[in-house]
Amino acid sequence: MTDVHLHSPRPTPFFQPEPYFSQRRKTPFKAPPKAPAKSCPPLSRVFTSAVASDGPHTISFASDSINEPISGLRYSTDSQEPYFEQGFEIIKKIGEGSFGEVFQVKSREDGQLYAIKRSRQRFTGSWDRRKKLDEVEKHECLPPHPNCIRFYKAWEENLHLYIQTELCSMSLSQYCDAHGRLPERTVWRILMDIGKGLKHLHDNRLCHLDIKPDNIFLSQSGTTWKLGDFGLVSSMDTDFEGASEGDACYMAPELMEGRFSPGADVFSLGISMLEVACDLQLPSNGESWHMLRRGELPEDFIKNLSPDLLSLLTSMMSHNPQSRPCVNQILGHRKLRRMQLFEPAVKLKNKIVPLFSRVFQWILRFFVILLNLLRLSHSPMRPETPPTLGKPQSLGEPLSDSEDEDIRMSLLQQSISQHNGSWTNHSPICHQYPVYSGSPIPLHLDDSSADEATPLKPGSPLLTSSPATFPRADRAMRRVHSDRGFVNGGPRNLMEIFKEAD
Ligand SMILES: Nc1ncnc2c1ncn2[C@@H]1O[C@H](COP(=O)(O)OP(=O)(O)OP(=O)(O)O)[C@@H](O)[C@H]1O
Repeated sequence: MTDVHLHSPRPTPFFQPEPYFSQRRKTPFKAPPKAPAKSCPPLSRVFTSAVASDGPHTISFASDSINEPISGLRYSTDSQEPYFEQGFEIIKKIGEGSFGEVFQVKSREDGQLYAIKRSRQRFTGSWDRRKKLDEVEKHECLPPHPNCIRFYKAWEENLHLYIQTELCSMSLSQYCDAHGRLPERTVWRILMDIGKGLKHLHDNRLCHLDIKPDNIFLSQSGTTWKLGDFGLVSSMDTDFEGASEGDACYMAPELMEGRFSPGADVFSLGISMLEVACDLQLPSNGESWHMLRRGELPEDFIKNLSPDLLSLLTSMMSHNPQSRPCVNQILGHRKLRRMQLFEPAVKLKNKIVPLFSRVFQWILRFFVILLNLLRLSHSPMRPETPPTLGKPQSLGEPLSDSEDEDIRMSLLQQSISQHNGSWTNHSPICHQYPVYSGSPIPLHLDDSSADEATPLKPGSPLLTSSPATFPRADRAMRRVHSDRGFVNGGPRNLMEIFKEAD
C-alpha cells in the first residue's frame, strides 16, 4: 500500500533554479486596490466635518492658499457638475496606479492639454487626507525644470484629490513594451535627460527614492525624457525623516538598513537603464536580486553592451553608495559631455526639420493643384463615348486587320438577324459580344451604314451565311473563346484544357 502511494503520479512542482534571469515581460496589469471593508462605514462618513469641505478647494503648501475655494471663468458654483468636469474636457483615461486614475484633459480656460490624477478612493479620514496631500507638497516644492514633469495645481472636491500636471506621451515602461530592447543611443539620451532632472532634485536637497521606468516619461513632443511621480520625494535637510523606499526591483541595497542617501537614486537610475538596455526582467527578491547588487551581472544579457555603457552602469550599481558616481560625475562622462555639446544643434534640428517638412508639403500640394488646374484648362472637350460593358480582358495576340474586319462582318450579320427576329445559332460570337465589348465593336461596316436599320431581304447572303462564309472570323473568334476557357460557345472543362496542354 505504501509502495503504491509512493509511486502514484503526482504533479511535479515547477522549480526554477536560482539565480534565474529572464527577458523583460510587458508591464503587467496592476489590479486596483481592494475596496474598503463594507462591515463598517469609512471614517469620512462618520466624522464628516474632519475631512469634508464645501465645494472644490485648492491645495497649496507654497502659499497660504490652502483650502481657498476654486474660482475660475469656467466654474459656476450653481452647477451640480464637479469642477473637474466644468473646467476640463476629459479626453480619455491614460493610466491608473495604486493611488488613482490619470486622465488626459483639455482645459476649458486656456485650451491646453494636461494630465489630471484623481485619487481612486475618497479620503477615509484626516490622516489619510494628509498622507495623500504629501505628494502635492513634495511636487510643489520642486522648482520647474525641463526634465521634471511640471506641476500646475491641485484641489480637493467631494473627498477626492485632483493633481493637474504636464501631459506626457507615455512612460518609459510603455515605450519599452512597444519597442523592446532599446538601442544604446536612446539609453544614453535617457541617462542624460534623467541625469539632469535628478541633478535638479539633488541640487534642491531632495531625493526621489522611486526612480524606475514607470516614473520616467517621454514628453509630448517625443524629444525629452522627464522624471515624474514625486510621491516618495524626501528632503536631505530633514535627514530623510519619514522617508520610505520605492519599488523593490530598483531599490538600492543599503535602503534595507534604512540608510538613505542621494546614492540610492543613482543606483535606481543605473539598474533601470540596465533593464531597458538589456531587456532584462529585474527580480524583486531572491538570490538573483542579491547578485545584481553584488555587481554580478548576467553574461547573456550584458554581452551586447558597449564597454563604455557597461562600466558606467556597473559603477552606478556599486554595492557601496560611496563608490557610486554622483549625478555631476555621470553627466561629466565623455559620451554625455559630447551629447550635451551637440544638444543645441539637435534641438534646432528637431524644431527645423518638422517645420521644413510641413512647408515642403504645402509647396508640393500647391504645385499638384496648379498642375491639375493647368491640365483641366488645356484638355479639349472629348465626345462622349458609349459606356463599356465590362473590363477589357486580355485576348492574347492582337487580331490582324483582316480578322478584325471579318468579326465586324459577323457582328453585322448577327445584328441584322436579331433585328429580323432570329438569331443565327452558329454565329461564333453570339454569346460573347457583351464580354468582348471591353473595346466595343461598332455594328456597322462604315460610317455611312451606321444608322441603317432597314431589314435585309430574306435570302440575302449576309443572313444565310455560315461559319464558312467568314472563315477567318470564325477562326479568330474560336481563338478568343479558347483563350477564355470556352469551347463552342460554352465553358471549357478544366480537364480538357489540361489534356490539350499535354
Ligand atoms: N503626466 C502624465 N502624462 C502621461 N501619462 C501619465 C502621466 N502621469 C501618469 N501617467 C500614466 O498613468 C499611469 C499611473 O500614474 P502614476 O504612476 O502616477 O499613478 P499612481 O497611482 O501614483 O501609481 P503608483 O502605483 O506608482 O503609485 C502611469 O503609469 C502613466 O502611464
